[in-house]
This record gives sequence, structure tokens and C-alpha cells, in this order.
Amino acid sequence: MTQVQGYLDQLVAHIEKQNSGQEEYLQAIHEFLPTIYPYLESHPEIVERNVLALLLEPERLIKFRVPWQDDQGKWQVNTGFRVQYNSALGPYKGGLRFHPTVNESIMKFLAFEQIFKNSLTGLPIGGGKGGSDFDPKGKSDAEIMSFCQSFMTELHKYIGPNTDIPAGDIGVGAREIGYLFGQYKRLAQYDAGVLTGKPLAYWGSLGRTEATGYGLVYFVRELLKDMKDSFKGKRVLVSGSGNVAIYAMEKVIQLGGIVLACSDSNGYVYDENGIDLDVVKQIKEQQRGRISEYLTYKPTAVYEENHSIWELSTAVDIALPCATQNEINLELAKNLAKNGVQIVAEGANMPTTLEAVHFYEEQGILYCPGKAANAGGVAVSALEMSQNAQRLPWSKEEVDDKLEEIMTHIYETCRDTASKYGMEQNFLAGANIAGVEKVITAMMSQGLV
Ligand SMILES: NC(=O)C1=CN([C@@H]2O[C@H](COP(=O)(O)OP(=O)(O)OC[C@H]3O[C@@H](n4cnc5c(N)ncnc54)[C@H](O)[C@@H]3O)[C@@H](O)[C@H]2O)C=CC1
Ligand SMILES: O=C(O)CCC(=O)C(=O)O
Repeated sequence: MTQVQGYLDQLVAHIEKQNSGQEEYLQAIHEFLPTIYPYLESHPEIVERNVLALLLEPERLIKFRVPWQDDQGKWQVNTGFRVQYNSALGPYKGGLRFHPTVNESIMKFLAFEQIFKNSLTGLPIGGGKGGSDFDPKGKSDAEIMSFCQSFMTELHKYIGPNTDIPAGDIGVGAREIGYLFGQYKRLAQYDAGVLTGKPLAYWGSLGRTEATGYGLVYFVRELLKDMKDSFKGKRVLVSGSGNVAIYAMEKVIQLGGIVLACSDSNGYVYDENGIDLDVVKQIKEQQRGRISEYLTYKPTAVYEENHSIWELSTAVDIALPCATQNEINLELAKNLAKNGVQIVAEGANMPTTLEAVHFYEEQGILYCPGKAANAGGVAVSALEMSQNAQRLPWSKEEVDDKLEEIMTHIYETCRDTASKYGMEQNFLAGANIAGVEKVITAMMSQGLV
């Protein structure tokens, strides 16, 4: 056994013991460590000085009680989290998720991935993530406000425009960011730089709403260019119908692709004529309704309740999972392969199980991991921070041009890093090595901090 392998085995054993039962977190670590093996071989000082032990331990994990009152006057309580994982490259940056499945494991996997994603953007941001097991589904506006105010009452002690800057994620959009900011302002001082993804009326950035979805499609467009191909006529499946999914669909359609299906947590809708995005926006952005309502507007479409979009049996060129973690397992990946998929690019964070990722590799399906392909959202969040610091808003074109430039650079970095280490087209290894290299260099130059 090589020295590097021995070191990795020892680290994995320690992490498994310390985090037993935290499945998603351990999955993210198991996905990450083997891919950086060749980088560690060429950098023996990292192993000799045990740098990875520091990298793998979050700098801080904050867990707090969030009491709030429902519309009946009854007291309710949820758990809040903020994981401040790594600040080598800048203040902690990463979204807040409000979803009943949120727990320590999910928070830690998201914060861990965020470190390398933020590093790949080339912008000065460290990695963090937070949220709560609060379920916004079915709650009134007053209940959402009450919850957000209580959440921020505790969180404001730990964040600030130069220390930790949260944003949105599942269940946290412009409405929630508005309530969170309102409470921050009452408790601290007026500094809109403390959150990103803000509404445009007070220091939000044009283009942030679209950024993750557009960025994902820019990443795939660059990959297609290398293949002397384009989105024109490509048959595309997009899971979810939230922020990331909607703007991924919009850009695919603008570039000439056909989006055949999208979904929500209840089921999926398939429209052979191509999904009508105006209808999806009306249902999801205006009515906050269910995707099944698509059939009211488009009766010829098909709706499948309680089925995954990845079970569909139809020819597919490109799959864009944009809903949630582990939505594609091995069986569903096999179905995608049967349907002829060539590219799987992740808008969501870790939507593919490790077995399915290995299957893509074996089958030669090009796999673009979320930490690279969905980095456009956090990149534009960092541009929002720049605009806030300058006290100057940029035009939508300026933001979008920068987003395209950043995503092209991320794609090229992943491609070239993979090639440099002899792993042609392994974008996962490319993303992990390029992402970690900068973080480790910064950590080593900062000493034991
Ligand atoms: N909003 C952003 O800027 C970024 C989001 N992401 C990731 O993208 C994914 C989606 O986030 P958003 O669009 O912001 O959230 P959202 O709350 O706007 O939408 C989430 C969508 O996923 C669907 N969904 C949730 N759980 C599901 C399940 N179990 N099965 C099927 N569908 C399910 C929901 O119905 C909804 O359509 C998440 O993994 C998030 O971490 C990644 C980078 C940035
Ligand atoms: O915009 C941000 O700061 C965070 C986005 C995010 O949570 C993510 O990239 O997963």
C-alpha cells in the first residue's frame, strides 16, 4: 500500500467514527477523497503535515433553537444550523435551506461541497451552509415571517458582511430573504451586504435569480462546444421546478434545446411538444402551486404522480437534475443510459448517489458535478457582494457576461486539471483537485488557524 493510500484509509476510518450515521456527509467525503489521490501523490508535504485532517473538520458548527408561533397562537419549535466550514479563501458563503429533511449530516455535506465550489469561482469566498428543518409548505405568510424573524434573532450573532454571508437554497427565496434581512436590520445595523439573493428594491443583483440555472447551461454549452456540438435540438429532462430548474429550462430553450419534462416532490409532467415555461412560472412563481396543475393549461401533457422523472422511458440527450440530493440512484441511472443520455449535469447539490456516479464513468456518460456546474449562483452572489460594497448596481448584461466568463473558466479548469492528472473528461476529479488546491495552498500559507 502506498503512503498516500494509507493516509487516506486512516482519515476515512477517523471520519466514519466521528460522524457515524451521517450518511450524506460521509457520502460527500467518500466521493471526494479518492479523486484527489493523484494530487496528493505529487504533493507529499500535504500528507506529511496532515493538512487534510484540518480541512475535513468544520471550523464551527452552530446549532440553535428556533421558537415561533403558528396562526392558531400555538408555540412551535424547530432546529436551526449554520456550518462555518472553511474560511481560508474568504468569509463563509453559502445558502440557507428550509426543508423538513434538514439535519446535521445534510448541512455538513452541503457546507463541505460549498468550499470547493466557491474556490472554483475564483472569487474570495469561503464555504458555509445553514438552514432549518422547518417546512414552509402549507404555511401562511405570517407564519413564514414569524419563523424567519426568530431564525435571524439567533443567527445574526454569527454573521456579518465580512464574516459570513448567507443566501437562499431550497425553501428560501426572495420572500424569506426579505424577512430575514428585515430582522437583521432591527437587531444589528443596516448593512444589506449581510445576505445575498435580495430583492432588487434593496441592493439585490440583477441576474441572481437566473444565475444558477443559466450558469449550469453555460457549463454544458462549453462541454458541447468541445464536442463540436450545441444545444440545438437536444432532448433535455430537468428535475424540479424551483429556482434552479426554471432558469435552467429557460436557457436550454433559448439555446434551441427541447425540455420534455420537469417535476416537483409530488410527481413529474411530460410534454412531448416541449414544456411551456410560462405555464410553469405561472404555477410555481405566482400561484406557489403543484406541477400537476400544468395539465389544466396543457391537457395533452402527461402527469405521473409519485413517480421520479428519471423513470421516464423516452430518448434523452441531456439530464439536468435540479431538485435535491440523491434523486438519481443506480437503477435510475441505468434507465437514463437505456434512454441514450450522453451528459448528466447537476444543478442540484449531490443529486446522484456514488454508485450512480461510478456507473456513469463506466458507461462513458459525461458527468458534470454540482460543485462545478451549479457554481453560477454563488458566483453571482459574490458579484452582488461587490455591488453592495461599491454601493453601485450593475446592469443585467454586465452580470450575465461575468457569469458566462466565470462558468467558461470553471469548465476549462475542470477539463484541464483532469487532463493534467491523466484523467481525461473526469470533471469530478478535475473539480475536486482544482477546488482543493487553492484552499490547501491558502491554509498552509496561513498556518495553523
Ligand atoms: N438556489 C440556488 O442558487 C442554488 C441551489 N442549488 C441546489 O439546487 C437544488 C434546488 O434548489 P432551488 O431551486 O434553489 O430550490 P427551490 O426550493 O426553489 O426548488 C426545489 C425544487 O425541488 C423539488 N424537490 C424538492 N425535494 C424533492 C424531492 N424529494 N423529489 C422531487 N423534487 C423535489 C421541489 O418541488 C422544487 O421544485 C438544491 O439541491 C439546491 O441545493 C445549488 C446551487 C445554487
Ligand atoms: O448564493 C449563495 O451564497 C449560495 C448558493 C448555494 O447555497 C449553493 O451554491 O449551493
